[in-house]
Amino acid sequence: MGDRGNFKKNLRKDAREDIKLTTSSSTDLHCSFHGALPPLLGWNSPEIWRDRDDIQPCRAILDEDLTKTEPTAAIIDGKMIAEKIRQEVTEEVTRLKSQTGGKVPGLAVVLVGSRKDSETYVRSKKKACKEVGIASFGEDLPESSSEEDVLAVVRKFNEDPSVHGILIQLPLPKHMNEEKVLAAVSVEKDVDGFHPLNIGKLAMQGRTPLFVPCTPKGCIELLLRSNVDIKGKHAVVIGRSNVVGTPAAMLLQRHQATVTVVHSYTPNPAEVTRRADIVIAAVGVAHLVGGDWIKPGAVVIDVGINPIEDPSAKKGYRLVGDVCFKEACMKASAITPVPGGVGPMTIAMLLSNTLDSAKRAYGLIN
Ligand SMILES: Nc1nc(=O)c2c([nH]1)NC[C@@H]1CN(c3ccc(C(=O)N[C@@H](CCC(=O)O)C(=O)O)cc3)C=[N+]21
Repeated sequence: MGDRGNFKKNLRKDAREDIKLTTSSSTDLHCSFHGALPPLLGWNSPEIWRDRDDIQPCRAILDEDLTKTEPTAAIIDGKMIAEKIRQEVTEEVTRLKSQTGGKVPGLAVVLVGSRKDSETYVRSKKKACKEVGIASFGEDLPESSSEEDVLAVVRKFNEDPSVHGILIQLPLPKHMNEEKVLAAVSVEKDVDGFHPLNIGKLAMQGRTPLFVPCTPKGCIELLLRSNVDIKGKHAVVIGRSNVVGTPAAMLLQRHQATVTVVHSYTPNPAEVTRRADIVIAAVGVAHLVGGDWIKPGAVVIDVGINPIEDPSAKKGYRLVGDVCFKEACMKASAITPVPGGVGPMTIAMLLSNTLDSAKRAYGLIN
C-alpha cells in the first residue's frame, strides 16, 4: 500500500480531485494487490461536462437564422404515445377490478423535503394515477427528517396490501443514504426499477427483472411504437446515470443494438455520437448535443429536461433538452421534442409498472 502515496503524487490535478470525492464504498478491499494501480471498481468520479474545450456551443442558440433549410426529422410525439398507453392502462385497470371483485392498483409516492420541481412531479404523478383509476398514497416528509423516518414509511408501505408500487422521489436530501433507502423498497413493489435486484437482473442475460426503470423503458417504448428497428443498429447513449443512461444502455443491448456509452470523460463525444443510428441523450446539460453530433438519418431520443432563462416566457424560464432541437431536426430522421417527448412517457411507464405489480399480486401474471 506504500505505493499509493506515490501514485497520488503523480496524478493530474483533476484526478486528485476525484480521489477526494471517492466514497467509502471504494475501499481497497478489491485492489490490495494492485499497488500503484487504481482500484478495481474505479474511482467514483463526478460527471463534469462543463468547461471542456473539445465541446463547441450549439450554434442555433447563437444563430437564430439557422432555419433557412427545411427540417427533415419526423417528430416523435411522446405526449400522444403516452396518452395511448394511459388509455390502455385505464382499460386494464377496469378489467383487473372486475376480475378481483373491485381491487385497484395502488401507488405510494414518498417525497422528502420541499424541492419545487419534485413537488411538481409528485403532483403530476398523483394526477395521472387518478385519471387511470390507480389509487395513490402519499407521504410528505420534511427535509429535516432522518433516514430512519423514511425507512419507517417505506416499511409501512411494504406491508400495506393495497399498495402495489412504492416510489421514492429522487433526489433525496443529501444527508440520506440513497442506496440504503432504495434497497429497503420491497422488490415486488419497486415500480421505479431501482432496487439492486431488479437492476442486476436487467443487466444479466436470460433474467427477467420484475420492473424496468420508467424513463429508459419509455425511451424504448417510443422507439418500438415508432417502428424504429433497434436490432443490429449502433446506439450511442450519452450519459451513464443509474436512473437513465446505464439502464438504457442495458435495454438497448437486450434489443440487439451495439451500444456505446459516451460520458464526461469521453474524448471527442461529437465524433463518437456521429456514428450512431440511434442516440439517447441523458446528460442534463442544456443543448449539449449540437446538429454536428448527429449522423444524417439518425433517430434521436432527448431525455434532458433543463430550465434555461427566457425573459419572454411567463415563468422567466423554459424547458429545453440535452439536444439542440433546431439543429438536430436538420439531420435526424426522427426526434423527440422537449417538452412532449420522453417526460410524459416516464409517467405512463410508472402507471404501467404499477398495473403490472397489481396484476402480479393478484396472480394474473407472473
Ligand atoms: N423516483 C423517481 N422516479 C422518477 O421517475 C423521477 C424522480 N424520482 N425524480 C425526478 C424525475 C423527473 N421525472 C419526470 C417525469 C415526468 C416529466 C414530464 O412529464 N414532463 C413533461 C412536462 C414538462 C413541463 O412542462 O413541466 C414533458 O416533458 O413534456 C418530467 C420528468 C421523473 N423523475
